Amino acid sequence: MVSLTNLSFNYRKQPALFEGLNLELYPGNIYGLLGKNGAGKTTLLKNMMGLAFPSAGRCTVGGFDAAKREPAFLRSVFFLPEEPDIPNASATAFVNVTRPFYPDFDDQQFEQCLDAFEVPRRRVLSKLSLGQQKKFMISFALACCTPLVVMDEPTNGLDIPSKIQFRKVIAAAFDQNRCMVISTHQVKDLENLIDTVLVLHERQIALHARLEALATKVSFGTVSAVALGDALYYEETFNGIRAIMPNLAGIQSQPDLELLFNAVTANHARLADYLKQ
Ligand SMILES: Nc1ncnc2c1ncn2[C@@H]1O[C@H](COP(=O)(O)OP(=O)(O)OP(=O)(O)O)[C@@H](O)[C@H]1O
Repeated sequence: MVSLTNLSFNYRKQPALFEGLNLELYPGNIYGLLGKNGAGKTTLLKNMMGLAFPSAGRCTVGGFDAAKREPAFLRSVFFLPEEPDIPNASATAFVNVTRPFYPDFDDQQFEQCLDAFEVPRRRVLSKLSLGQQKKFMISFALACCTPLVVMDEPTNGLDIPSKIQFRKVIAAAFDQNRCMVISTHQVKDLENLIDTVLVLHERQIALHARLEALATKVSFGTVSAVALGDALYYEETFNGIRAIMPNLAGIQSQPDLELLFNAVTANHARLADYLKQ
């Protein structure tokens, strides 16, 4: 669905943010895009949306050249920026004006999502709290039922119960025809939600892994100091030593995204080499 071919990008008079990126994203997946502050996550999403233009290479979505922003492309994607523009209008007025752009808009899904998030219906959107505005826009984004949904830091500003609801509404709106890309540096928010992790680091996609496949290859857990010789990566924490180990027993463990992210961004060669095998 999303195809990046040799994509390079730099802002004017700035060094390259990405160089020669190649990436294919498919329907039926929820991708988590992780990266340190300033790694270029937002910029990469903007390239996918045709809001930033590659200095070399190409980005297509559903066969459309994103940079051309043709009407049929725009109908098939929804981009929720980190700080969406919130109009000084009622929810009803906003929906009435915007929904005609999205032919598959699903009223029932929209209502269910607003209910789940407990977003007030009758208030002017700009008068809602920041968290309520965000939840309104997440509900709208999902109800547009576009094949591609891209969300930049959607959980920023959400309280803890809303983060739990966020996972539920995404899971409810997801189907095999949709591709979702969620960018965040709040790694924990994506646990039990995404099926594929992408880590953008030092101008490259440093990791692109399905979590299920990853969990067959490596295990995540707390280990004793004795076992550290076999560890692919480890960190000492207050609760003991958390490690990524070769999964020799073939028992699947829940991937620890934070540990994985730290390992990848620390350029830990041992883990990278092991995953390449
Ligand atoms: N319009 C712009 N003009 C010039 N430089 C920019 C522009 N937008 C972003 N940058 C720079 O590009 C780099 C990547 O920014 P970007 O917002 O894509 O990173 P990010 O990974 O989303 O960061 P964060 O996690 O902090 O939101 C940063 O160094 C930023 O200062």
